[in-house]
Amino acid sequence: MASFGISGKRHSPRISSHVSSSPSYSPVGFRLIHSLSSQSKENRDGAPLDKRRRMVGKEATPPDETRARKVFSSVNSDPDPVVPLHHSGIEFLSREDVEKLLGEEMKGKNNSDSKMMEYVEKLKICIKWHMAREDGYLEDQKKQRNFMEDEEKRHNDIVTQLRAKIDELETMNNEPKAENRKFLENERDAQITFESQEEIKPKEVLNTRKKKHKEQSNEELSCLRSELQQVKDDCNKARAEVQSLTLVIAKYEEITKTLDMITMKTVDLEETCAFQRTEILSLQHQLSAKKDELKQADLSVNTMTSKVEEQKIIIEELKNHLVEGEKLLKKQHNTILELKGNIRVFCRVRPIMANNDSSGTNGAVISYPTSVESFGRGIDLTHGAQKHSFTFDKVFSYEASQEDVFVEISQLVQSAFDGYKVCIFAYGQTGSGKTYTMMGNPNIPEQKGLISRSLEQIFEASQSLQCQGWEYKIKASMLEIYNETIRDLLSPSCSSSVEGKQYSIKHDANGNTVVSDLTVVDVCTEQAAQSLHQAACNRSLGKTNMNEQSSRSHVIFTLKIVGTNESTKDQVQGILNLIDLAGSERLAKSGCTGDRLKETQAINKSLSALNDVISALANKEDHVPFRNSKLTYLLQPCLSGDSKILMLLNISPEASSSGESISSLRFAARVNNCVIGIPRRHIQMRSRSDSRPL
Ligand SMILES: Nc1ncnc2c1ncn2[C@@H]1O[C@H](COP(=O)(O)OP(=O)(O)OP(=O)(O)O)[C@@H](O)[C@H]1O
Repeated sequence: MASFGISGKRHSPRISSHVSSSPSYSPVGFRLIHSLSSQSKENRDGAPLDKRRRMVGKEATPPDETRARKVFSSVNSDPDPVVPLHHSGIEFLSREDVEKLLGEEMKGKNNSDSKMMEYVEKLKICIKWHMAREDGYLEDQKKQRNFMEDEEKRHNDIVTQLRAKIDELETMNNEPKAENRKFLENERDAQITFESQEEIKPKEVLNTRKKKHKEQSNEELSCLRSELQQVKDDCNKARAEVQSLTLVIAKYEEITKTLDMITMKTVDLEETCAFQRTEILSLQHQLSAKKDELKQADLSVNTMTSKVEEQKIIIEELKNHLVEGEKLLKKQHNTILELKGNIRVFCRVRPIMANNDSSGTNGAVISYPTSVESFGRGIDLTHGAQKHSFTFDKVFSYEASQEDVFVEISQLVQSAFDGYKVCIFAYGQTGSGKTYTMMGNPNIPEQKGLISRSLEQIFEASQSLQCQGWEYKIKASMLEIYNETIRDLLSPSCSSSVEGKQYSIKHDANGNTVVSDLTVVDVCTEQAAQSLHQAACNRSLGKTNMNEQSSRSHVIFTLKIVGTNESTKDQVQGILNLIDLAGSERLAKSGCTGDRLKETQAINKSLSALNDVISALANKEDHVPFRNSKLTYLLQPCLSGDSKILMLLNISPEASSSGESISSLRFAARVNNCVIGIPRRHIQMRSRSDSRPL
């Protein structure tokens, strides 16, 4: 009977009574704490459960009594004491604090704020959801606990009833024996009395009495057994119920664990929420600081913008002044040229070549005066222990690059583009750098000569004026005068050495030179310039003592530039002659014989003719001997007319060439003093017929 009671630990009501139904809140956000360790009031009051059970057993509640379900008084309805904690200045003492926080509204100004607020709102909803769930769990828990308590009570009642029944049965079981014993004793006593006092009764009566009594006892015993069986069945039933309740408790424990996890997550979320709230605050501070900065920047930008606008207006005015100034400068420049005469002379000294040994030549014979009036324009040549000083429009030392030279000459190229006749010729002894200056090396950009650079400038200028309605046609021809014979360097037959074609030179009424049958090509692109340079390679070359590849002819490259403006009906015609003269050379020094000697004599003759023409012009003689050579005859319109002329005197710096150099310098000085007409710009209305030949 001892194992009949509810003695398993898991079934102890103590377990269920330990689960507190009341959450308590901690201040980091809020935290629900399930007080699994709290004691029931009974336990606190010092009444152990076993004792209670015994007390209930003593009350012996009848088994058929209605199972009244009462709330266990052991449920701890008071929350555990809450210890207030502080976080970010926020205090949570109760669930009301949390609900108050959830009820708070946040305000935001910009996009990132609204995102954060949206996030906070979501967190709040999440917390509310957890709280609602928790309430549900607590309600369930409470119901479970009540149920458990009822069950426990019912079991106690059953146990009490069973015990009472067992006691009763035991009592009943013992009663017949005592009765029988008493009866037998009585019977024995009666028999002794009977035998001793009266006559002995018959034996059958005694046996009948014994049999009757035994039947009565057996009947009562079987009745008791069936009652006992009934109690055992009840007990089994109660055990099954206890088992199912155990399962319910296990389930409840699982739910409690899940609830704990959710609570922890809630705590985490609350912490994140608090952290992000702090972040939002700091971001809001930063934002307002940045806004202030932006305002300041806007102000300064506005100030700067207005200043820039002012500057732009000033710049625009200055630009206009500049354009006006440039125009004035051009005008003054032309006026000066006109006053000076239209011949200008530049002098260029080439560097000492590596193969020229000047060690035995007393060193440098060329020097440059540094005085203010001669700086960049003067050149001193020491010849025969005597220093000869010359001044020209410009003097380039051996350090001057092709670019430096072209910068000074580009104005004249521009003049040709603007409608002037321009003639630039390189003069100097053989090997002094005339071809280098004029042709250069077109394959190396910094060594490109005047012809390539002039073409580039004219192409650029024509393109830049396209937007103003100007359209330019550029035509080129190239010839050489070799041994007083003209060769067409652009003719396809030139390179195939078909000789014998005769070219005649004529001058028309407009002062233009016409060479019969000369090939004229349209120069449209810069690539065309390359082919012109190729044509230059067709010129006659030969080796002299002074130059490995001496040009044995005068080469005249002519560009005719015709610009037409459809809107203004204006037309300009400019001519640019770029002439690379053959090198002057003393016959004795050249060491030439045979054909070379003939070449040199012809060169010298034509150069001498040029010298004579210049002298005549300088002396303002009535007769100028232009017809004495093909060169002077060809250049007649340039030398006597309205052209702008530039003589580029090339000088060899070696002492061994000083004799040639002084002759060249003297000739250049004479040219510099010439006054030949006044340059005139050739501009006309397009409607007028333009019959000017090249
Ligand atoms: N300014 C310079 N810088 C570098 N090299 C130069 C310069 N001037 C001329 N030379 C070089 O000097 C040599 C002679 O020059 P170039 O052929 O141009 O002389 P030239 O006066 O045309 O002679 P020629 O009358 O005999 O034809 C060439 O090798 C050329 O490259």
